[in-house]
Amino acid sequence: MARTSPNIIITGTPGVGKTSHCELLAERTGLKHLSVNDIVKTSECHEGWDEEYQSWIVDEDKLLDAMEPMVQEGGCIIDWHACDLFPKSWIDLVVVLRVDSTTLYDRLSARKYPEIKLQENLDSEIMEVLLQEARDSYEPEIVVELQSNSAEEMDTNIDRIESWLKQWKENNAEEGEEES
Ligand SMILES: Nc1ncnc2c1ncn2[C@@H]1O[C@H](COP(=O)(O)OP(=O)(O)OP(=O)(O)O)[C@@H](O)[C@H]1O
Repeated sequence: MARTSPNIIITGTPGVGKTSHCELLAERTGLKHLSVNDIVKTSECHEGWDEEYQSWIVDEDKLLDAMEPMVQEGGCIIDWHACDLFPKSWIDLVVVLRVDSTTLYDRLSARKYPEIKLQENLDSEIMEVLLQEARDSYEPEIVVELQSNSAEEMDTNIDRIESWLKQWKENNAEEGEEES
């Protein structure tokens, strides 16, 4: 079934601003914010709690089964620090948020992250791990890298995604009309 509204992933290293972007975008557009962390917890898509990393050990198969009915009709903003597990057919746009390492250090320190997790996340951001994962997993034309160091950048990002959404809907309405 063709989607009448797109599915968007907002991804990036923990602390880049995924949740902040998703909440604002959902408020402005009416798209549904799917926090994968919440789904993992509420639908029990995990194999227990990792004490060292202070996070759930995700069961990806269970997670995909839980999410499939949610994304089927489109209109979802998927909020998670990974993107390569989601089937290409689900996704219309992948936004990879980026921040400077000093900004990320400050944000993660403020959250009192365990040292090992803080260092790994900083390394991951510097090495562009999530950006590369997105580029390896999806067509290059649907992957967008956006900076998220300040409130101004976040506003600009939301404006850009809103414009993209409007265009997507226009393009897909035309295709729907041509098909009928
Ligand atoms: N563009 C931004 N400008 C200024 N502060 C920001 C920006 N984006 C996020 N922040 C702040 O950084 C912190 C982390 O943001 P947020 O929780 O949205 O990140 P996240 O990527 O969703 O993290 P996680 O993956 O751990 O859920 C919050 O305190 C938030 O207010």
